[in-house]
Amino acid sequence: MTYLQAFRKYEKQLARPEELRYVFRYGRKLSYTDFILLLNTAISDADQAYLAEIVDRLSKDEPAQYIVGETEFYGLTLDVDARALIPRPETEELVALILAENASDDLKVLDIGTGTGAIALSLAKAQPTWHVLASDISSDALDLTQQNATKNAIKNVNFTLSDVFSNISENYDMIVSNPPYIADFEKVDMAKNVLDYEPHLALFAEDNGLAIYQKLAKNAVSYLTDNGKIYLEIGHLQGQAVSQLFQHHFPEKRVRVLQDLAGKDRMIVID
Ligand SMILES: C[S@@+](CC[C@H](N)C(=O)[O-])C[C@H]1O[C@@H](n2cnc3c(N)ncnc32)[C@H](O)[C@@H]1O
Repeated sequence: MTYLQAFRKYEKQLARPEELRYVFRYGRKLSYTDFILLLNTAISDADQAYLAEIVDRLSKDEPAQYIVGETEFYGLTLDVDARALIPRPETEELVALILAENASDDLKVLDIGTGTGAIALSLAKAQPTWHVLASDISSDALDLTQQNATKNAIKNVNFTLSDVFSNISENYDMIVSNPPYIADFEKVDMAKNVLDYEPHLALFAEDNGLAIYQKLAKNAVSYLTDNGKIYLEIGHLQGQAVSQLFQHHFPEKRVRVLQDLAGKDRMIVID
């Protein structure tokens, strides 16, 4: 049997067949050209066993990125596993927005709920003179953030275990957060590969998904410099609720709701 025949056979069994070639190629570290050259050759016993293992895991709805163990985010390669949320493309849009709007080379930035470190590390990498503090309530997630900082040789970042602001003591020019924002009642509509594998601490928040925004809005003033800014990712139906919340606590500041590439409300800036 050739590789192509094996892929075709297995792909029929999968709900998201395109993930099989992605995981195989990544796992075997094959360039696209090497992969194409392989397709019409006879599959080795080792690769047949490897494909069967991948198919087994994908059919149990395990996310492709967890099987691979890595994902790409804003030019970084990040380790990903069950300790943290798989960073999403929408969050890259938040990073791009922050970098486009903040040219200063001397900023202190706090990332609350850092997970893999996606936001903190991509900002620190793009702006090596910024000082970034990556914080999370989960020590497992924070271990992964540190692992990713080492993996990407990023030095201008520190780490702290903190429940929102509980362990934060300094003032920051920028507070960034992509907190858990899904309400419990939304569970019924969620894909199994998210619900069964990604940490619920990273996904769900009380008060219709608004609980962490409420803590941020109420307390951020004590941790921001005078002209400090807040950048948030939000659920696409939360634009009005979250913007009103922050406008209430920051009556002097401008609150903007911005859309992602799909045209959905996705980011809020308080500046
Ligand atoms: C949606 S994930 C975002 C992860 C990462 N920032 C990203 O954008 O890919 C939310 C993160 O917030 C953390 N978290 C949940 N509750 C928290 C809290 N009360 N204080 C700080 N972090 C919290 C979770 O552990 C998780 O890593």
